[in-house]
Amino acid sequence: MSKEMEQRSLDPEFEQEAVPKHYRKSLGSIVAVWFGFPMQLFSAVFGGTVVAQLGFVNGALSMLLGNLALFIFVGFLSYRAGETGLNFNLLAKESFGKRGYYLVSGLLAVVVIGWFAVNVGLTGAMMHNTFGYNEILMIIVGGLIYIVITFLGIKALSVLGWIAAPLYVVLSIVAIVFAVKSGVTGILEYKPVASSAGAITMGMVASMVFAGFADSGTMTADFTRWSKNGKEAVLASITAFPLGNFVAQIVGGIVVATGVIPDAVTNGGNILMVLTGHGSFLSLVSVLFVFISLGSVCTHCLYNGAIGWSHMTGKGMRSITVILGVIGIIAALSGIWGKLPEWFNLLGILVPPIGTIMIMDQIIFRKTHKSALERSWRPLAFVTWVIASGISLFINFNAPQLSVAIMSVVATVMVYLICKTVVPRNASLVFEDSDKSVQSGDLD
Ligand SMILES: O=c1cc[nH]c(=O)[nH]1
Repeated sequence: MSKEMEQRSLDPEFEQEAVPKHYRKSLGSIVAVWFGFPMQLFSAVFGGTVVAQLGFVNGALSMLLGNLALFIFVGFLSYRAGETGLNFNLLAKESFGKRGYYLVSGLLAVVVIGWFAVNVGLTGAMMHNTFGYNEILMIIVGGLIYIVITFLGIKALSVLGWIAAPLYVVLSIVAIVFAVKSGVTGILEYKPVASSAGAITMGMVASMVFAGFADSGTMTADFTRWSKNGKEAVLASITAFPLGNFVAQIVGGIVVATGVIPDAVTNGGNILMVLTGHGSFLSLVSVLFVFISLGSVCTHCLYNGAIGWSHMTGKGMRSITVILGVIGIIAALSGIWGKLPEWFNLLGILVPPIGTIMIMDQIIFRKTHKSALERSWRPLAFVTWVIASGISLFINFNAPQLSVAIMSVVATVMVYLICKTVVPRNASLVFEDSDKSVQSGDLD
């Protein structure tokens, strides 16, 4: 489908330019887009494994910490998007340069398709393990449904959010009621499973929470550029971090703390295990829940990826959606979702510096920041990214008990400040812009 045909038949998605003011959407629409995104089954599973390993209070506190860090990070980036109407790629150009941004956008646009594949795979696995359906068939059916929804654009993501988030809340309440009825009630006193003692720390959990959404969180502009202004963009992102993500995780934690989940360290807070076996109506709703909840994640990831690749290639977002969606389904069939822990590591190290550099440039040093739009690449951004990632890598291997992803943000801020203020502007550095628009030695 040509770009012109796409635009004639469906709403424009503004892959190459800012969303004009008269196309901006109500606060409610953008809340639905962000609130529903982290409310996914995997968040509950994750929350349950954390509580099983740290106990309820420590587990809840560490997840809250990670979500508060996400709130600050995503909040800043959302504000900028709501103010400008620019998508992630356009904002990345301002910090990384008109060629340099390819590296940043390319990396994130690949990782989000990884997330898409992971969650399509999870759809098949959950449908197979919980309800006995054919896993391969479920991956293909789920993947195709998610492609169709993403194809329809931001409006469809908003509608899906309005269904996904309330359904998650209602089913979570039902699951907690069932769990409390058949399990123990001393939830706050729940202690870690003995065999897992010392396996993870609170800092590691906060890092995993942050890293778990660092990718789409960095790309928040693709969603919040549709907000009417910066303030509404921030309000919409707050419904996801800390609210939606924490609620989704703690539900799994509560269910585990009632003691009803066998082998909680492995199964985590899989609320489907509690919801099944209570009649055919609830089973049917649970089947729909798998597709709606994981569909919400998948469509958001595919949307991020499609906007990114569309911007980079100049092709229409909808044709790219189909291509990336098919690639994602093939990756899901290959079993990629089993590689989830490796994803977390990579994301926690390489991704947080990207958004942090953009925040430093475009929010904190806004008055003195020279947009890199006219330049091929911007040395300050790349030098900061490389050094900060190196520091995070070092922490990851030598002090993993610390919160690697959050330390990565801290390292980025420090390296950025040193490069910007301490390195003399005329020092004979080798960082020379290929456009010659920047003098040799000018790092910024
Ligand atoms: O869990 C997820 C899913 C999509 N994108 C993320 O950054 N995290």
